[in-house]
Amino acid sequence: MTLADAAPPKRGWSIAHLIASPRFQSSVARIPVLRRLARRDGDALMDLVAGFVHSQILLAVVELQLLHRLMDGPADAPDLAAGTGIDARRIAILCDGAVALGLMRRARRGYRIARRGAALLGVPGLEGMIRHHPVLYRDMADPLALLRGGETELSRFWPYVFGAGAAEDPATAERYSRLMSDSQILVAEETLARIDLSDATEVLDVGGGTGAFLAALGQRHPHPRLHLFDLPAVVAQAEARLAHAGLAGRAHVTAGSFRDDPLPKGADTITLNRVLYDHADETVAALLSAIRAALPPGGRVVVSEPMTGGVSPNRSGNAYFAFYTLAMGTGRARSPDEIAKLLKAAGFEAVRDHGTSRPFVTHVLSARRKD
Ligand SMILES: CC(C)=CCC/C(C)=C/CC/C(C)=C/C=C/C(C)=C/C=C/C=C(C)/C=C/C=C(C)/C=C/C=C(C)/C=C/CC(C)(C)O
Ligand SMILES: C[S@@+](CC[C@H](N)C(=O)[O-])C[C@H]1O[C@@H](n2cnc3c(N)ncnc32)[C@H](O)[C@@H]1O
Repeated sequence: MTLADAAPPKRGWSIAHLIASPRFQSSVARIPVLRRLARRDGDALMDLVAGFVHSQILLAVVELQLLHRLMDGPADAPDLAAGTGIDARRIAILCDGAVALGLMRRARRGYRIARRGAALLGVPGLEGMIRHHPVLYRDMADPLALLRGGETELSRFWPYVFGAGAAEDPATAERYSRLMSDSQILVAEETLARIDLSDATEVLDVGGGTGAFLAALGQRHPHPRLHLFDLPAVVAQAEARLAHAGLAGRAHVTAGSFRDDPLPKGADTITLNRVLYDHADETVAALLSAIRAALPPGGRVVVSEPMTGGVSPNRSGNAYFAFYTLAMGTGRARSPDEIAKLLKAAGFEAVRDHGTSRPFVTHVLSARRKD
């Protein structure tokens, strides 16, 4: 017996019961205004039902680099099929799917790039993110097992979150650093648009990865000294990146683990870009206390990462990052209120929500160290 067999819908009357009735749904189809509303709900439900297929069409388009090929001009299915090992008629099925999803358009001769397809190519790191999604989707293929807390593949993909030792393998470090640093460009842009760090004397970026955030900060604001702290296997590329950005004279890199080593002192602003959601509450509490200890009184901490919507759940935070971090098995996506509580418990005050204009990229909070 399945769960559905065991729990038939309750009888009774409510708007929800009415809408859930097949008879009501058939009668609505005959009333113009209600028909439009029902059609909208039907389309939205169909998008939910088909979402996985849409993502897989996107993955195939990205893997075959079809959008890159269309950037050179329109092409027909046999052109696009060349070198793929896929029959032109099947490439046409894929391209028509991509047209339906707004990535391509039909052209007189085959297909051409659509605005959304071109935009995708311009988002730093997005193709890489799409290409690593099969790992997440294998975990999501059995969502009940995921929710029950079984072993996940994604937890093996990002081993660095389990501690410094796990990230000692340079090949692993290189794999995730590339994904992180490409996408960090967008996060840095969004963060620096939400909060003005021009008056900082020294900014310490904890978990700063390969330095994309500090490079963007240094290029935007001429004064703050820049200091990056991350695991030894990760910082290898940071010095080179900061030097390449012409910031060697202002920048300093320290290798270490915030789990085992004290944080360097000297900064009046400490940033955490996409760090907290990788970790459990106890690790976050310990990290925020260490940040408090490293800051002078009145010093500022900045938290920037995608957040959930709290009592108003949102798509990127609650229907993507919450499940992503569940599959990682170590951290969790949090709401601004939850992060504010953790900040206050660690000895911070004047928590400010700087908001977000692209919640799927990041959301920014700041707070000041209490005296
Ligand atoms: C010129 C003419 C004629 C008209 C112009 C019309 C016009 C104004 C067009 C606009 C076109 C345009 C410029 C569009 C731009 C669109 C952009 C910038 C879209 C950006 C999209 C970004 C997305 C979808 C980002 C997604 C990010 C994801 C999925 C990130 C995932 C991150 C993960 C999984 C991180 C994991 C880290 C860990 C492991 C948890 O620590
Ligand atoms: C999701 S990445 C974010 C990187 C970068 N801030 C960004 O937004 O692209 C999390 C970063 O935290 C670092 N990290 C994880 N555990 C750490 C630890 N114990 N000590 C120092 N850094 C750590 C990782 O190496 C990684 O660079």
